[in-house]
Amino acid sequence: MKNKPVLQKPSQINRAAAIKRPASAGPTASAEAAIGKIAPARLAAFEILTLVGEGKGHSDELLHSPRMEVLSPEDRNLTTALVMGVLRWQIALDARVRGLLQRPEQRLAEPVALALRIGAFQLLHLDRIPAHAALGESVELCRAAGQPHATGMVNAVLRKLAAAQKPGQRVFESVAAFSERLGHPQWLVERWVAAYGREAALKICEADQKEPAQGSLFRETGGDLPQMDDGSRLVAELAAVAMPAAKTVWDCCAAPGGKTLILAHRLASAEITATDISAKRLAQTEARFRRYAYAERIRCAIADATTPSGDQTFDLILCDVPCSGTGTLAGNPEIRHRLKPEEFTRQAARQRAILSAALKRLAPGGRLIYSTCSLEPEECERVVENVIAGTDTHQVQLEDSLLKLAASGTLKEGADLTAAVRDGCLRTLPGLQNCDGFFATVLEAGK
Ligand SMILES: C[S@@+](CC[C@H](N)C(=O)[O-])C[C@H]1O[C@@H](n2cnc3c(N)ncnc32)[C@H](O)[C@@H]1O
Repeated sequence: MKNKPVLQKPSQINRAAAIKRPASAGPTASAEAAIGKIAPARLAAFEILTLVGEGKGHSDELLHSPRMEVLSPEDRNLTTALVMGVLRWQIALDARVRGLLQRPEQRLAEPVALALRIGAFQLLHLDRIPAHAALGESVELCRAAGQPHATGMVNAVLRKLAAAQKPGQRVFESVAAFSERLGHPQWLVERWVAAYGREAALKICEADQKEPAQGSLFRETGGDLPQMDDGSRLVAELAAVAMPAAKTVWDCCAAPGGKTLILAHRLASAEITATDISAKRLAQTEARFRRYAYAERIRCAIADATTPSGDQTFDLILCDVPCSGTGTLAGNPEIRHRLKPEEFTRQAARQRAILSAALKRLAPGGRLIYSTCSLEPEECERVVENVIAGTDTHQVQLEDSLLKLAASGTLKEGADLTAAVRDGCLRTLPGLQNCDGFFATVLEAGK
């Protein structure tokens, strides 16, 4: 923490992006001096969180952008911990801070709220950061951002927080209380309580506040298999086992390509077509594929899955549709802050369009896997029910496929997915299964 602050060099301070000073903020000297007192990791975290808050980037991209290259490995680690931690705990941190304000209803300027969040997160969640560093540098962040008038308040609030007792034992906690304690919007958690019950919703929230789960489901990992979440891999393994003799396969929403790689690895004699609507994401996917010899059989093309060109049909289609991503909040903490309840209706309309168009390309007797990383029934079961109603496509129960994965040794011995099957579909829940929340179902076309 005592390293010379790399971002202090004027050429490397992205003031336009983060340390914005309103014209009314007075002479620049105190802001310049404040920047010099802030450790590079905190300055970088402040900058990245500002951009995320303004909707100008995703945490994952920004944490892997060139701005991070000027930092030492230790500073990069601390920056990542601060960014991901603040995004995961923002709702709970804001609630704690609000309770310590003289006027809890007052609206804080965004840079002030952010300096408070960064300080509060370190005080409450990072054991190895001395309180004086967390507190003092939050005050300097506030000053550096052109908010010198708020430094006294930031100092006072964080002092009170540092001195506060830890919350007492909980006898019973309402959904509202655990949503706030675990940094989730209450409206979202209430949806999960309705769909999966209170205990499951609590476990999901707890899992979302930790680093993404390390894989524990599969016997074979690493080597020439892609790195991916176990839930995501399980969907691809289920797709492969659903039609092992498939000669033609279409992955219609393929980027970043993790599931396509599993399909190519498992279906050694299939011709695989991977398409995506995003040219940028597909280019990154193709670059990824070049690292795997068995991916040579994958043909990539940009295509909108709602209006695919040509008239080719496929034995097997993977329809891993774009979705709200509510099953992936551990790795994508900011989703919870951006999401609005009306989003699910918009997502479901797009998902129905993709699934209907993809089903038209299924060969007679062919199989299609529809999957999402959403926990919301509107994007999962409801989409499938709606699209296949009145057609000769039917759902295939997943239990047999799971047994095949166990019998072939793909799953680790003892891996128990009994609780991850609901009504014949896969439904993993963070905290209940050791992976992200995925939904998947197998559909079979009439013959
Ligand atoms: C959930 S991601 C797919 C993840 C991928 N299957 C994997 O496992 O790595 C959804 C993808 O769908 C793409 N997409 C969104 N709308 C699309 C459309 N209309 N047609 C094709 N792809 C689309 C997005 O660009 C995104 O890459």
